[in-house]
Amino acid sequence: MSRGAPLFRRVAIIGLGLIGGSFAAALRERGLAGTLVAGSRSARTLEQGLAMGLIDEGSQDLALAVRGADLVLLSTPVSAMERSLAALAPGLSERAIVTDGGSVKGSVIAAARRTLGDHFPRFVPGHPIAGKETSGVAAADAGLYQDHRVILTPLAQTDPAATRAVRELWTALGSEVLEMTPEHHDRVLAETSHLPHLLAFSLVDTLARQGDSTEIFRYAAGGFRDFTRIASSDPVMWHDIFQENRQAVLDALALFRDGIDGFRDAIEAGDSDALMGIMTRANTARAHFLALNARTSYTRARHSDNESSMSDQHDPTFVVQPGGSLRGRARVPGDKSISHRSIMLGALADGVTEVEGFLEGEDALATLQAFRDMGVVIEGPHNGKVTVHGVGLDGLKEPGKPLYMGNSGTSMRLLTGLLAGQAFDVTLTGDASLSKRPMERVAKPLREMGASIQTGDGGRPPVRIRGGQTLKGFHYDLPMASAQVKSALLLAGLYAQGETSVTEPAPTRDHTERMLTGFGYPVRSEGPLRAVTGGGALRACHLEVPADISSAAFLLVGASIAADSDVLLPHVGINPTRTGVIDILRLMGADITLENQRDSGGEPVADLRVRSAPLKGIEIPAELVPLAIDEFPAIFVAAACAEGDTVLHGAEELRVKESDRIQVMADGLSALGVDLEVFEDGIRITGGALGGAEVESHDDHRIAMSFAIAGLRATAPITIRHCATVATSFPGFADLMRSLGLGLEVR
Ligand SMILES: O=C(O)C1=C[C@@H](OP(=O)(O)O)[C@@H](O)[C@H](O)C1
Ligand SMILES: C=C(OP(=O)(O)O)C(=O)O
Repeated sequence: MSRGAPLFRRVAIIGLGLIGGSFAAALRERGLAGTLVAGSRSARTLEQGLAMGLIDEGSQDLALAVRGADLVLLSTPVSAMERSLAALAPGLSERAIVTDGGSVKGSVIAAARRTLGDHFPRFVPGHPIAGKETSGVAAADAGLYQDHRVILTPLAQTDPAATRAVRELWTALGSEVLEMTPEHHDRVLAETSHLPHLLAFSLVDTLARQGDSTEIFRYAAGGFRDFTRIASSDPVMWHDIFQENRQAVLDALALFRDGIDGFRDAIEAGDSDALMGIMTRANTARAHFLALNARTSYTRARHSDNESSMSDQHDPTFVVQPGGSLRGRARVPGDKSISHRSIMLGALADGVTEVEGFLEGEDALATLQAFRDMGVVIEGPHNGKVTVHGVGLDGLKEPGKPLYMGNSGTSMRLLTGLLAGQAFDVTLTGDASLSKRPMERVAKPLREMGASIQTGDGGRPPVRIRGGQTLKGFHYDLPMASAQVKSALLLAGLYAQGETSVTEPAPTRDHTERMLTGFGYPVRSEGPLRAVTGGGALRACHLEVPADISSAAFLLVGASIAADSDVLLPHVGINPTRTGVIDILRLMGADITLENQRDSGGEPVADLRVRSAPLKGIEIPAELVPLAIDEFPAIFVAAACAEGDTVLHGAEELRVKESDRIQVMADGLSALGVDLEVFEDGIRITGGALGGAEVESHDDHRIAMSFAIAGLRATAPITIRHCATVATSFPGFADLMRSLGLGLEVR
């Protein structure tokens, strides 16, 4: 453990139990305090602290204990805090900062206000969320705060310098420090900590009071042990918490009662849909929660919305060793565009839709979760299999909260259309990257249909949709080639009076049209026009999602540029509105063959075989741009490895993807030493040697993966920062690439 310079000369700890004792142990271990003093009513505790070497001095007189201290931590049970504060206040020196470790903030702040007088602004309320079921100074643990969160709840009158100093100290102890209001803290903790403890205590007590409790406990299985572990916690401490946070605990309990009543009713009525609904929602909610703790991209981004200090220490960095080749067979994950639509149309259909090959990536999961939040029962995904219990076109329910779309533009834009004609209000939010993307492109034409939609600053998320509007079919000439805008309008058209039609300036992916047809909903096609008439119905069906050509693109480019490569990619979707990448790479000289072409549930698929080939620069034909729109970051890497110039125009849409893909790729490629020129609507890239460098993904999955494959032709390692978002479209990317031969390390 590194020892720093002491942050405080003299630290007084009032109450030397698990929290105070561990604080002393951690300060000691890291050399963060000059002298450590404890104040406690118990002489025995002080002796123990001295014997364990946790403290240098101890006093039963709290005013004496804090004398000369520049930091005081109050870590008694919350009910004793007012008494302790009153006793220590006379001993405080003017500059002393006082903080606490209480699990309830409202009542502790009130006590501090009553007892500290003029010193109150130097009180920084805090709560290290690091308790465990053991207690007392004997349980002191120097590592207790490492990688745990500490919540500070400073008030308007709290001295910002004091808050900063306390924050700095907890950070030095290895904690992640968050700030929120005391009210917010008390409500959140009532729901996430106080309620579960209450339930654990109550369950054990209820069963223990039954006739022959030894019988029950003898047969109690792991579930009982897991659920009730926290009933071993200190009753005195929890007694205090339930009393001090009375109202918030009662509110949380009322919420829980509603939930458990619903569960009970479902069992009583034999309502299997309702039962599956509760449990599948809980399953995913827990998966999200675990991801949150592991800080995957979903949560990293989620946090960037509402917490100022989210650390990114868990957002992986890719380090790619230069050179190598790719060889073998690899099934890439399911198509993202089709996966989104399988949930949307499955939910709106009558009957049960089975989906196979579903992409278990965060973008598609965000769509799935949104429909669960709107009352749709969805089982899975288990190994790519999802079962959607359709509720019919008018069966969605108002979600109790904003729908969170994560990093996914497709989810937000298509849902804006789909939800414009519902009876209820709904708000759509997204992560930091999605929150920068334009939403007026769907909101504006939907308003022309009669929808009431509000976007945030600059036409960006959040998107607020007012329900209960009557939509009227209309015709719209799309100003840009966008499958998302087209799809949003067609989905709104399902709810509109009469016909809704769109024409596109160039063909874009047609999965919505194909899948509507597969669900038995007629789509009229005439040249570039696509139209639906409202008031029909969708019939559930069986869907098989092919492997995503946009993910396969990284392997098509990787195996083309790396010497001695030969890769087979089975069952890849080759819908002609998606194969621009194959056409472009072939024009550049790539050796890609389509084997075993067949139809899979309305979508053409093939096994793609790609072998290394010398590439040459080309002018990318304009009509291929919308057909390869997501593959350009990878294509730019191919261009950087080709002989001569590759020139792209007409691709301004790249600037409004998860990042500005023209600029971000240009920055990264320049860092690798590539000669290029950026245009407003494209780029010129001159092929040549690639060096090594550290590049930034800008939370864009396709940027991260593109620079990973660039490593195959680099002369030195490439380090790519912020790669967690790779999981949005290509979970398992690193393992799969390694299995084929890429020297990719995830740090
Ligand atoms: O409809 C879809 O599934 C998509 C359409 C495209 O977006 P635009 O419509 O914005 O071009 C594409 O970039 C995105 O990854 C998926
Ligand atoms: C642009 C993309 O997705 P979306 O718009 O759904 O975020 C993409 O996957 O490259």
